[in-house]
Amino acid sequence: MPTPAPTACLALADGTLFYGQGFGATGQTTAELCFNTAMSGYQEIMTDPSYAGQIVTFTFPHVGNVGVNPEDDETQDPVAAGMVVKWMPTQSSNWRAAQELGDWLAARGRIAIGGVDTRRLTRAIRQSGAPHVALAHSPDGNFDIAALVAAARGFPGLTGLDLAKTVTCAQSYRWDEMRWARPEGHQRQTEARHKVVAIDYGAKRNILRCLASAGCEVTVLPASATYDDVMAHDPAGIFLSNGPGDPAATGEYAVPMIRDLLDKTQLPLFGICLGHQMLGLALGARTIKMNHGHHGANHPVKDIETGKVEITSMNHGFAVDSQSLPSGVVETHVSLFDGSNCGIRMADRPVFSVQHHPEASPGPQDSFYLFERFAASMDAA
Ligand SMILES: NC(=O)CC[C@H](N)C(=O)O
Repeated sequence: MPTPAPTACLALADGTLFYGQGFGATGQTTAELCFNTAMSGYQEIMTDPSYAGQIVTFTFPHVGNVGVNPEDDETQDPVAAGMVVKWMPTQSSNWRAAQELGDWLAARGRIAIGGVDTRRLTRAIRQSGAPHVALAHSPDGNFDIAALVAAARGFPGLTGLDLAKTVTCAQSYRWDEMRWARPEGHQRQTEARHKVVAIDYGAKRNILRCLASAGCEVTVLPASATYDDVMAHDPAGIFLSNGPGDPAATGEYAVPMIRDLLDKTQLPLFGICLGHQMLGLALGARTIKMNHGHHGANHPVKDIETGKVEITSMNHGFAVDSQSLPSGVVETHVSLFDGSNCGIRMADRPVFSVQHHPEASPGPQDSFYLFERFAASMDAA
């Protein structure tokens, strides 16, 4: 079969070009490029607010074949800037499918490219780090390559970027919905026992469902919430969400607020991903940009205190530097892929956080116990 003429082009800042077939929206976008190795969950991945400013290369070749549905969104709209896949999506075939992936992306202004050698691209990302790229979809096949490469070079990068303010909620709201499936061996709490304030730096819905399922009455506040805003809800515990961008940049306003919570209260506090990184900063640690980060659904993480290994979902490009942890802060979890930090806690208080995603969306449910640990710390307080 003759290869169809390219209608999309991905340009890396070093001038490398990948041609393919465009789907989704037409036009051009710039971003940092990462790869995700999950074999399922493309809709959850594309709608994870932590992917703002990034285009995702899927290493799993068949993407799109179960379509999209109204239930699997982690937030209102796709937040990842675009997607790169090996095979063009075929017509969807799944009882839950309400729309084709391409139509869904087009309606939401997101560009995708299929027919790319994603193995070659992934190797390039592993070798040289997450590149800055420009992605163009032009149905007539006309590309201004020099302008595309210049656009990729002009992308400022994620370091120093506060993207939480672009994806956080505009106003506070109550969250009551529980997760649909109960992880094996865990009790579903039918009663909300603890008032929890969740700060939304780009929160995934399944995290809020997991908090509710662990017995929390959840009030979500915008990223800009002050200490007084939080305390006005008389919380029994505080949750710091995941989110996009550089933790140090978001931390310019979030970290002083978290520090106030640590200094002025003894409340239990739990953080995930960006929330983990900013708790680390508030406790006096440093964060670093990783070469190509961790993005997948099968990452082994060791709980140092129990010796148990959890298989986890991951999505981060920054990490807490474990060398920088001050005394009184204990490293609790570590990645078995590269030894990077995956969890911390205060030695003498119920304040803890993890880098991976215990809400498992998409992915394994091994780490759900952390939500129960948070609820138990409020029971004990
Ligand atoms: N999923 C997240 O919360 C990501 C945190 C941060 N933006 C990072 O890339 O490391």
